[in-house]
Amino acid sequence: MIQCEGLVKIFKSSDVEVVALQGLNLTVNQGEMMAIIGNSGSGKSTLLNILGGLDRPTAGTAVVGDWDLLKMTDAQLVEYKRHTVGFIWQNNGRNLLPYLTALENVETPMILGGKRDRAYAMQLLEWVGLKDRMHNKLHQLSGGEQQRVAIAISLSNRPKLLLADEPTGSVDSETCDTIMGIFRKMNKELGVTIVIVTHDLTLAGKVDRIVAIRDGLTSTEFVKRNPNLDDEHGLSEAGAADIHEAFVIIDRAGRLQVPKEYLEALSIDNRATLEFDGERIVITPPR
Ligand SMILES: Nc1ncnc2c1ncn2[C@@H]1O[C@H](COP(=O)(O)OP(=O)(O)OP(=O)(O)O)[C@@H](O)[C@H]1O
Repeated sequence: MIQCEGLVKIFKSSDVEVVALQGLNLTVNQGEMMAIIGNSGSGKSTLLNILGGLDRPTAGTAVVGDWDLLKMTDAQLVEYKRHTVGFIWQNNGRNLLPYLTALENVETPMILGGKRDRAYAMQLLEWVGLKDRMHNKLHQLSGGEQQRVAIAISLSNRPKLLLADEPTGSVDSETCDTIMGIFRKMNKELGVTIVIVTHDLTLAGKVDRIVAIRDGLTSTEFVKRNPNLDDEHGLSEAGAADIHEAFVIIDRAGRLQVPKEYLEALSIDNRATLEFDGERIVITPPR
């Protein structure tokens, strides 16, 4: 579904250049529900905005389904945003029209896309647990309910890919569980591929795979040992190792990122020796 290779994004202003993505590789399979984690400034939102067609990459490869995000015209980008991808933000004000009802909000992107489907809009609102609230105006709904409307809106044009930037960032833990449950249901029933960007390590047990981004590059990947099991544990909790297996990511050229704390612990600066003992590759500081 998603194939990024050597993806680069440079933000330029008059006197500074920020390299937000520095050759990132990421593959996401059709039907996966996965999360991207990383510290503030690591490039998560930049990546999501590129995948959502909100921002253009500077270089590299970014392919989503049949679309090549580096080669698309502006008209194709509009088409892509309308029909292939759905987006959810932490601050759902960007998706919602306060003076319309929940149902009208879900129908609006359908109308813009050229086809209103009231039955499907109602079905989506039922799926997110708002069957009895669909005729309420947005300002009559709680923050958590509004976030659920935002999820229904993001799915209104039947996207193949759903991108969520900190979707549980401003809700309590119970609403967070509800939202993750809705994502899982949509993932299973509609087959929509879901990519969630989050700071929240406790979400980790609820997705199939987590990719960690560090300094604009993918660094480590955590894959669930039993993909059929949704678990309460996050990555930081005891027992997480039983749930996820951790892998370091190696790119096509054989490069990998060694965690800074390992390098510092061994006082490795800009060079090291590599030895292969037949089973393991060992990195040691130069003598
Ligand atoms: N429009 C922009 N102009 C200039 N620099 C930007 C722009 N957007 C992002 N950056 C810079 O790019 C880097 C990556 O930012 P990004 O927002 O992708 O990080 P993030 O991992 O999503 O962080 P957070 O978790 O805090 O949202 C940061 O150094 C940021 O300051």
